[in-house]
Amino acid sequence: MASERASENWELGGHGDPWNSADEVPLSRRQGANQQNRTVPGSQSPGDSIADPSSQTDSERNPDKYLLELVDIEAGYGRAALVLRGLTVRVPPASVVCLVGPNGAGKSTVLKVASGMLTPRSGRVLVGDQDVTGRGPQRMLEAGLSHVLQGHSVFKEMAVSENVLLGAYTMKDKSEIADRVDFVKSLFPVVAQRWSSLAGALSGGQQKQVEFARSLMVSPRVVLLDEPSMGLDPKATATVFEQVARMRDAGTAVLLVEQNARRALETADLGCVLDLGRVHIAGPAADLLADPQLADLYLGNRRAAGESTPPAGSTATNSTP
Ligand SMILES: Nc1ncnc2c1ncn2[C@@H]1O[C@H](COP(=O)(O)OP(=O)(O)OP(=O)(O)O)[C@@H](O)[C@H]1O
Repeated sequence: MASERASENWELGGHGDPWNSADEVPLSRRQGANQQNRTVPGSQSPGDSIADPSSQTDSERNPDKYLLELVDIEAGYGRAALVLRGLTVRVPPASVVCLVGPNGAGKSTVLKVASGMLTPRSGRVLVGDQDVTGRGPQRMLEAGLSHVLQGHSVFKEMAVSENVLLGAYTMKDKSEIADRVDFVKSLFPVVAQRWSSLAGALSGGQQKQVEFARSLMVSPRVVLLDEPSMGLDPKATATVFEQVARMRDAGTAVLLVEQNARRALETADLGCVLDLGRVHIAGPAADLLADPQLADLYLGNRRAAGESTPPAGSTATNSTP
């Protein structure tokens, strides 16, 4: 019922909207879309739920298998209709899981639920072996979730160092701060190079790296990144995605929301396509990129224009950690 109502309420995006470029048929009515949580063909082997970050199968609780689990989440704002309608997303360790989908699909709302900014009406939020459903942002931060919000959140009148050290505000053991500063400086060289500069003097892409560095000060288990490439030029966007991969390679899992679907999936290990508040299709990011139907629907069909797909395994690794 909810699905049918949701489909009826679908509104097409404007012309030029890459999410709705194929034709004027709602995604949820397209071939195969009647099956919730479809996985990309060939992406899932029996028992291999990590290949599907939206798996509904409640596998044996194993805190080592997933760092963050949002299970069967229903959430919305105030008395308005639900935005998330039974969504499940799971984030394995040392992986980048990317949420893509049309405007208004609920991607940012997923991050707000994960970070405790929005309490779900039903469903569970698990961080490792802790059920943290309904806890506020402070508790989520303590549990190991760090949220980098959409847009720019550096304090431009403050030095890079001051911005980064704000991330240490909640650290209980202040003796660890120096080690964390060394760590984020090594991960983001521009932070080290511009440590004493005013943050406002940095480019947009550099400021985004300051935000990443600040989010890592608390040694989070999972970083939630909302549209990190927003407002950046292609070169800065490329750098930001390289840094996302570096965060993952340094051991921090990332749950990423992006409009730049192709670029994000090239960086991610696993991907979920959201539609109308549910995971519509999920699987290894490389498989999503190679799926011709998805390319048609979401990625501007550049393959059909003769453009090659990204090299398999170039950055989309670790799908089975
Ligand atoms: N603070 C809010 N109060 C009320 N409704 C909201 C609020 N934030 C988001 N919404 C609504 O929730 C729905 C999902 O929004 P959300 O921002 O999660 O989507 P999204 O997939 O991230 O979209 P976009 O790609 O455009 O950023 C939209 O209909 C939006 O209008």
